[in-house]
Amino acid sequence: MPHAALTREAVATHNKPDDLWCVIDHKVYDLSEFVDAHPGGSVVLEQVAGTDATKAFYNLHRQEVLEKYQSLCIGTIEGEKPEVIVPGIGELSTVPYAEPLWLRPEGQSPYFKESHRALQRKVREFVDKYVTPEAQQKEKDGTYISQELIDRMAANDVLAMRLGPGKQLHGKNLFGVVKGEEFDYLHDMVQAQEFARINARGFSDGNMAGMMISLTAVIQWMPESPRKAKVVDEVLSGKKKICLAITEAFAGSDVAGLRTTATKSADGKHYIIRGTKKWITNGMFCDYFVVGCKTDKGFSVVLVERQEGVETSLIKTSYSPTAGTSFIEFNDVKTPVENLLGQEHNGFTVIMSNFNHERFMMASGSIRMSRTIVEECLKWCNQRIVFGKPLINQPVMRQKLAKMISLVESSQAWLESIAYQMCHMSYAEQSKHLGGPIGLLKSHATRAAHEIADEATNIFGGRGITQGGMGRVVEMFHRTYKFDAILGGTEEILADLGVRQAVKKMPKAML
Ligand code: HEM
Repeated sequence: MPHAALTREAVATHNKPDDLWCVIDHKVYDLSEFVDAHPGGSVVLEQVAGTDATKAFYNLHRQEVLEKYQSLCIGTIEGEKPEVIVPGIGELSTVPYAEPLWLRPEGQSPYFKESHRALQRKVREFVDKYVTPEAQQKEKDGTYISQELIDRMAANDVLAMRLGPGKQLHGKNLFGVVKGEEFDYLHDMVQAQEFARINARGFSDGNMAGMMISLTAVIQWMPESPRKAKVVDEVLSGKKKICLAITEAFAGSDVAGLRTTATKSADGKHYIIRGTKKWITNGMFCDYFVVGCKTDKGFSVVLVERQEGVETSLIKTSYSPTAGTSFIEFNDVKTPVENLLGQEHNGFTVIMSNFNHERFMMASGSIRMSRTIVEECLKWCNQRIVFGKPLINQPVMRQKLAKMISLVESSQAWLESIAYQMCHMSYAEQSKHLGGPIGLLKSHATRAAHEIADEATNIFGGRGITQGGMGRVVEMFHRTYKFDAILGGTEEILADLGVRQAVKKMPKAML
């Protein structure tokens, strides 16, 4: 049927079960064929046949339902225009607090230059176009990231960019808007926050989180050699995948308690790796593993290639299997001694060196996801009608929103300030001065996420605990925000680190 300008009177005549039209946001939908397939049943549709069902629709469905079923739309009411605003690919949301202050049209910031803004626009477009659709699909079916998306990210230098500022970016022109040499921690924060907008926490980790925390160790700690160049090139070009294998069933944050061993072979040419690893993100589909091992005089980190004797099995966690979280057994697996990262027995330095960036990335993502939850709640409170009026008319809802907004805005402000400090410190200075503050920031961000998830779930009620439908983003967040509270150092360990580092620097100051 051609798209027509229709009158409300004409719509009113199509009011029977087998001839059923209704109006939603000034558009006319012919539901005659759809009525029996409607997941909410036929009765409810018959009740609104021939009428304007806008309020009823938005009380029960997300806007995306209309986009999915566009083919049911047969026209628009004459002289009227749709009112609901749907941001297009790459566009900013106009919902208050849905974007950080610096991104709002009226927003100013001393931190962000035009290159940060340009990168934000490019990454948002990329994520909206290519990452979110796949993320949503994979989150549902639990399969791993596609090679097509990995290739696309590699071709746009996204894989190299996600490691943070560094030599791997030199000579590149990221998305045609930032020179690799100029990519700083504010750019880094921008890309991390844009990638968190996919609303699929399992896929966020499935999308090369293992690489982000392990290839950095290879780049920083493996002596320059053709072997190193080959590994770095294979991973950054998306041909091979790599992950970090430190934690074990025996020990998480307590590295001294690890039991996997690396023993030198009799000819001194290899390490023989024996032991198990647990909760290894991406382990299921990785070709290389950066493994923390006990050596005779301490703890060492070695690069191990997948081979016979490496067994990976899936661990079911609260987020989707698309993250490839694994239990790994290394059964007398050989790796050349040249694959040692850093100094033998001094592996602690190797794994500690990456923690600041990992935690900074996690805080960036967690704060961005918390913001999305604020947006979801603001929309829901405005469209949901209860006791005859929108939910937002209830003071208790406004109190909850006030708390959530304040938590997100304060966390974001702290994050931007830390990113700025990182931009102006050398790597060594960052390690010296920012380890504690970054630990406290991540700990604060995930405590805030805890509060936000809790309030949001109560606001959404039954829908906040239902996968799919109106509350699907809130349900996902409530089920998965703990990953950021535990991975990369638990809230308590990091809070403690922050205070211990401060105490170390305490002058002899007295009250
Ligand atoms: C273009 C018109 C419509 C389409 C394409 C549509 C589609 C859907 C879909 C896909 C669902 C599954 C849940 C979800 O994904 O959100 C659903 C659920 C539902 N729909 Fe519709 N619907 C339409 C109009 C309506 C109208 C006008 C009403 C009410 C008067 C209605 C009442 C319901 C109810 C009660 C549910 C179950 C909601 C729940 O479980 O929370 N639908 N609809």
